[in-house]
Amino acid sequence: MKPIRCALTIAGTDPSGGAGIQADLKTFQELKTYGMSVITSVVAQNTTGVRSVEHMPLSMIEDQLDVIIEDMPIHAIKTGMIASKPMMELIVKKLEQVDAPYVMDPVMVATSGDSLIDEAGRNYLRQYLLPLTTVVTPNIPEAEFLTGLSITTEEDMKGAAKYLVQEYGVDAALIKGGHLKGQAIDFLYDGNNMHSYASERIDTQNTHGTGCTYSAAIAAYLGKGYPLPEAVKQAKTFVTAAISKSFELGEGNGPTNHWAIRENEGKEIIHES
Ligand SMILES: Nc1ncnc2c1ncn2[C@@H]1O[C@H](COP(=O)(O)OP(=O)(O)OP(=O)(O)O)[C@@H](O)[C@H]1O
Ligand SMILES: Cc1ncc(CO)c(N)n1
Repeated sequence: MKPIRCALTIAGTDPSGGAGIQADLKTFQELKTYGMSVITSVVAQNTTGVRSVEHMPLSMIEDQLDVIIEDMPIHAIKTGMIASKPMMELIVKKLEQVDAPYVMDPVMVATSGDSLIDEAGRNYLRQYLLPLTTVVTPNIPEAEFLTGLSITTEEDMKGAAKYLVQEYGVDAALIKGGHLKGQAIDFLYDGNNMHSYASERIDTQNTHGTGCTYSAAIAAYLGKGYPLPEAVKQAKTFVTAAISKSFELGEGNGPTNHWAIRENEGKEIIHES
């Protein structure tokens, strides 16, 4: 048997199961990675939106991180919703104790449009958390905030990916094109090469948690030792399959289907260049 690979998500929750910690753990499990989690905020949300949020006390977040760091191997980390600057300061301190690839999904708003992070947190994330990442995975509005650039075309997406690497010192930036029209294309810039990953746009409103699932899948593949461009390719295949077989559940944006990849085993469903 291959040695087990352990992935950690640090994020908020989604009781309806489509996004946040719940989506991350489902993704880790589906990709045969041992999943671990640290909860930053409990978010009462479903497919239609966010009702209320309760942030974990800093001491509780610290204890959750410490029990994992002291006792468990960590082969990859992803962060999702980190709601405030003090939480980020703590996480920066703890990340220094871990030697593992770090995928940052710079979560700012839910698919429903509800804000998940305060103003001071956004600024701190850009200045202090970004430079620690192996890869940051903004969607277009997040990339616009992080770079201050306007992004309306594929050329703009490539420019933003380069800007994040060159100006903020991230190892690599993956700009996701889910919010543009046309094919669903993402660009990865790793400091040397620009890679693109494209799939057909799937005609669905069921995209709740797509970003969480994607970044968790990238972390899982990095934890297994895949080089970054290959980890992104595999993760894009996973999230595309999950969107293509997404569930008509709830009144709003339904969740993706983490089992779907099993039906697509071995099929080429994305185009890479
Ligand atoms: N309708 C779609 N059809 C195919 N792929 C899509 C579609 N919508 C998004 N994607 C892909 O899903 C992945 C996640 O991108 P997206 O831009 O939706 O992330 P996000 O906005 O961070 O997600 P979230 O809704 O969780 O905040 C990307 O690879 C994107 O290209
Ligand atoms: C907790 C959480 N993280 C991220 C997202 C973005 O989809 C969400 N809706 N909820």
